[in-house]
Amino acid sequence: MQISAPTTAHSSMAHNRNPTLIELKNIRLAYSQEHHDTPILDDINLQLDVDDFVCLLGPSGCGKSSLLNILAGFQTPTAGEVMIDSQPHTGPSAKVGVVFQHHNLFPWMTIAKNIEFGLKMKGVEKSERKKLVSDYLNLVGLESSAHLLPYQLSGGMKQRAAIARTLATDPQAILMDEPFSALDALTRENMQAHLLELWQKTKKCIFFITHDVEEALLLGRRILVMHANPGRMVVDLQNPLSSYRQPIQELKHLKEFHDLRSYLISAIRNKEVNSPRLGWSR
Ligand SMILES: Nc1ncnc2c1ncn2[C@@H]1O[C@H](COP(=O)(O)OP(=O)(O)OP(=O)(O)O)[C@@H](O)[C@H]1O
Repeated sequence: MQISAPTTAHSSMAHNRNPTLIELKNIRLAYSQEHHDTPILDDINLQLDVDDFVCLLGPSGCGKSSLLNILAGFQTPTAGEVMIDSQPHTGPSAKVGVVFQHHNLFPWMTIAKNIEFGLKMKGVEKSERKKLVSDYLNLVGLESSAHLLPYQLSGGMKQRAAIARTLATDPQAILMDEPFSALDALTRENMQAHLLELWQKTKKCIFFITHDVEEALLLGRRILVMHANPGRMVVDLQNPLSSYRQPIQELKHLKEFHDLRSYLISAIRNKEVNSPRLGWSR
């Protein structure tokens, strides 16, 4: 079945690309199960720009987290290679920060100490650490919570602290695996606006996994869709809504938002997606 693109959408091939930060070349991943290899990812090729904000959608089990683990250097692909800044990326490195669905803050450390921890590991000197902790607490609006322990914070505040901890170590790319999915609807909306603001200030490359098509449309400059068995990219869409100036929650009222939402839902559900105007398909 073929899915036609909304008329307002346009291909990522058409926009002016900034320099590439991350390149995935012919990535394959298979797991050995019961004496045979199960292919999980099949020939993934992808380039992420230095300031990309990419949202990845796809059905459960299609391999999104596996791909993120490869990007993070936590998982070695069966074939293919990952390049960051034109260098082979073969293990975890300070170039890439990761924010998970659950914040992973150290429960016995204050928020300030949690943010400072990664800087200490990096060997940043004490006075510089203090300044950076203060800067990043400010950036995520947690300056008055510096002395609190994680259990004393709301879910949204904990995720903001986790984001500050990742940003403070100054990675070139931030990988986020459903970071807001455990939050209530209102906190999630606030976090989406906050993350977009952070991205506009820092222009870091963000790779963001979500199950929520609306979240992808509100945040992503670029939206990818994967299919399963084996996991592969079927849509690479330059999100036209990302050039709009109004607050993101207002985008939900636009007809274009609804057209794109329908398109992406169909693209996730259907096996065949073929629209030359929406990037590549296979
Ligand atoms: N360590 C492992 N050994 C064997 N199979 C695995 C392993 N990790 C993941 N898988 C399988 O790989 C496939 C992709 O899993 P992955 O978690 O990457 O998918 P996902 O798209 O992130 O799913 P979800 O959206 O539900 O989080 C699944 O079929 C999963 O069962």
